[in-house]
Amino acid sequence: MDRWTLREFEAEARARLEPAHYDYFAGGAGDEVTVRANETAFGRLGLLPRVLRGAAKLQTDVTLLGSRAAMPVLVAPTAFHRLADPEGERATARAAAAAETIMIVSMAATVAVEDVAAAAPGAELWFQLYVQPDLAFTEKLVRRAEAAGCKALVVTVDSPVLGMRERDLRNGFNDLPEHLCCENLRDGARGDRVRPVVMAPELSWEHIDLLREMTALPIALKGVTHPADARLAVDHGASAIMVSNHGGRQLDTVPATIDLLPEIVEAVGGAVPVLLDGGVRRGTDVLKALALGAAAVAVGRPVIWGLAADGERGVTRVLGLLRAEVEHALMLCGCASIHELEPGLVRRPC
Ligand SMILES: Cc1cc2nc3c(=O)[nH]c(=O)nc-3n(C[C@H](O)[C@H](O)[C@H](O)COP(=O)(O)O)c2cc1C
Ligand SMILES: CC(C)CC(=O)C(=O)O
Repeated sequence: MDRWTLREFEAEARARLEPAHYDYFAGGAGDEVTVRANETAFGRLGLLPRVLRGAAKLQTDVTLLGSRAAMPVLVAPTAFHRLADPEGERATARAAAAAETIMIVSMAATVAVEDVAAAAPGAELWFQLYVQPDLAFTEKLVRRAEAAGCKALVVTVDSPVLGMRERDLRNGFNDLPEHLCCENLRDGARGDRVRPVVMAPELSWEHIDLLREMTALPIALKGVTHPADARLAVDHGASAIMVSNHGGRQLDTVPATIDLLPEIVEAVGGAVPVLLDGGVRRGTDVLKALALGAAAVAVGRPVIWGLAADGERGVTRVLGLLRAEVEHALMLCGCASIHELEPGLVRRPC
């Protein structure tokens, strides 16, 4: 059975997943105001196409932090892929490689980053990091990511504590099943101990400075929503900024990322690329984000829905649908290249 929209994948994933696992993937913090806002804010923006511009041949590829992607849609870091499919992050990485896009591997992956890299030769991988209070262990993680061939570090800065996810509390979902663990957190002489993911309330700009000295990899800061922080990120040597409210899973009532984007882009003033995630479900959403100044976007839940519905094939289809929609919308906007997208194409309200 072919699926024609990302929404169909969610319905199928929901039918297949354990209800508590579906809730973990789908849910957010508090009243889930931000979860809903991310998607609906895109719908409120209109696209105002240009005509008669002869855009027969399209250019959709981007180079970000030295990695090339054939389309401006990346795979956002999401945890626990083996809850959705036995192959887990291996399947996701193969699909990302087939789509020629970048996968940001979560520190909380259920397949070790080395095994993700081995499963998908040629994949462009970046590694997402939650700075662990044990800085020596954090450094070990960075070294593993480097050795596995990851081309950038994506440091998540919106989680000094975990968001209050009421679905998970109600479902009693607070750990992985026995047969799964966060494989990147294996430690000890024989890798027989698995550390828990620790959120670090003490996380500060000093940690970013430390990381900057620890590695030559470019560092993207994920979870920046305030323009003042965007400026600080540049001052502290960030190579990219990801405007993200963690898909509405951390602080509820943070505005939709697409509404925050213009101010951040202005604050950064072109110093580094600005990426965005949260609520991207259509090619037109991608175009709106790029028109408002994002260099690329990333998708979180849609990838999980593809994986739960049909494993690697499902993720391939999700990424393929997005690519086709981006190309189609680009053509209808009269743009031959994603670099022609500019704020004048976006009107609010729709
Ligand atoms: C199930 C799930 C797990 C996630 N795990 C992580 C993670 O391990 N690290 C991280 O930085 N962000 C994580 N995120 C946030 C995503 O990277 C991303 O910001 C968010 O999913 C984007 O919104 P979208 O799902 O609407 O596309 C997770 C999101 C979801 C839905
Ligand atoms: C293991 C979790 C901390 C992963 C995460 O960031 C999330 O569930 O949003």
